[in-house]
Amino acid sequence: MTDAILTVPTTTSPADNALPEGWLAVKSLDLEAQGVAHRPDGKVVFIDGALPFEVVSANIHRSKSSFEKGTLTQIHRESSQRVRPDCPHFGLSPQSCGGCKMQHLHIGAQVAVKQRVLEDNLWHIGKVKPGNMLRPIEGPTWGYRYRARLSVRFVRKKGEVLIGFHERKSHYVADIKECRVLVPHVSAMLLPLRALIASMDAIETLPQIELAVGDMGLGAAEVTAMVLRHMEPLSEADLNRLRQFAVAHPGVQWWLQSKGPDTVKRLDELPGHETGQLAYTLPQFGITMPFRPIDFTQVNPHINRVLVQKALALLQVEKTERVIDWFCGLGNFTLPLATQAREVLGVEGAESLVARSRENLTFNRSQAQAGIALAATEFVARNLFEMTPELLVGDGAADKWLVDPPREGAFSLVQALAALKQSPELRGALGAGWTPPKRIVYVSCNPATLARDAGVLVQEAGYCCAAAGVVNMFPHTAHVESIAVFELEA
Ligand SMILES: C[S@@+](CC[C@H](N)C(=O)[O-])C[C@H]1O[C@@H](n2cnc3c(N)ncnc32)[C@H](O)[C@@H]1O
Ligand code: SF4
Repeated sequence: MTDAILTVPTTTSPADNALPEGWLAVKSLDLEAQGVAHRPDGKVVFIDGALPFEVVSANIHRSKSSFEKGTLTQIHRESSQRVRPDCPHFGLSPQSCGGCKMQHLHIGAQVAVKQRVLEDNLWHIGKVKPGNMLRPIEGPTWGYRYRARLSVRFVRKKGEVLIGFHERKSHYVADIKECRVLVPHVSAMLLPLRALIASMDAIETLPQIELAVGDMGLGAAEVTAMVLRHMEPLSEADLNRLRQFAVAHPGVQWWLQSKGPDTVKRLDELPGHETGQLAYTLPQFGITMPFRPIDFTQVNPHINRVLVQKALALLQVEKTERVIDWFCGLGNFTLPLATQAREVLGVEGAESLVARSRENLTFNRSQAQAGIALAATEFVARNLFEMTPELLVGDGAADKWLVDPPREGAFSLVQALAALKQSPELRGALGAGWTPPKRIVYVSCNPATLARDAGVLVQEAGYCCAAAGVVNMFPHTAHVESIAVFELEA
């Protein structure tokens, strides 16, 4: 927080029209963590740094006919939910780190804001009201990020290398020396990484490090894979600097990326300092998932374990049932589903992930613990943004669906389902035996597209939204992850 903020807690709540000139009563928080207030004439004011129930003054830097934007300068009445940010790089100045938006708000209130956003989106976009709000899925609030894409920049004027997220108000790299949301051992590596890059011949042509940490390396303790993007070939001296860094930081393995994702390849390791295979585990299902560092995996493995368990519990899979896992990635839900269902189909757009999911199925079959058997499981590659009723029938009827799309949602999938549900003629023409799933669990990283798709399921496809809730996958950020359950109405 900036020193400019004067905090004068009060216990009474002055009526808005009795506020002194220029003071603003904050009513709510938007997803960018801007407090939302109204001028006496109704004009909306978005205030960076202000919290609901606070009365504040703001420095307005943008004024349009219908809204204004500003930054908090004084707090006249403070919210009881305001907390001291943990990270020294969080703040209101334009140079602060832009990675977190809500560190000044109590974690419970952050979850409440996200739940409100979910409910508002479902209602305003989809006209859907869940039968039941699920208890939020929560996990560790710090040190939860097991993967991140860090920008790297040599700032000649400062003679310094910066590694981190973008600044709050620009695309410059923020000058961070630690990060409270990254896994602690990676946060502790930020300064050594800066020194490493500063020592390299290629100092000016290394734009990014993408890192992924396994929660259990196969054959080693904890593997931290770092993918170094390089615009020019690296000198032998630079390759040796990377190898030496890995020796000094056990568990670190380097991968190099010269162009697109297909060019990512592992840098050899020095003899005696080998690391294992990057992997994460889902112990409740006896599943281990090896992965490559730029494969899609959930950033927060603690929450992921709870999420997978919760999603499967909500789906209520039985041993006799066939399940389809749409947007299955490397099989994060598919393989756990295969421990419970009769048959599972995983569908995914990226060929590389389909290949990985098949390898992971084989690997888990070979390693299966006593008492765990994996059902008949298949994976196919398909662009699910171009789903049709014909393709849907071609995939066969399933008792249950798990849907976990990217931010864009699963519009053409739910539209194809609605078209089939509405038209017995179409069903008859395409495949008489096809029936819609009885239950759908939808995991979403964007409440707006979830709400749109929920609208189609409820208004057009004959489902009710039995329950919905938030998953606090990314504490302190504005990101809203959620889960919703749809049941086919009789
Ligand atoms: C939110 S991730 C979920 C992955 C997986 N369920 C998991 O938990 O790891 C969304 C997945 O959708 C895939 N995807 C993105 N666009 C797609 C498309 N047009 N068709 C099919 N899959 C797509 C991505 O490759 C990614 O694996
Ligand atoms: S992303 Fe990390 S460095 Fe940036 S504000 Fe959040 S905790 Fe601090």
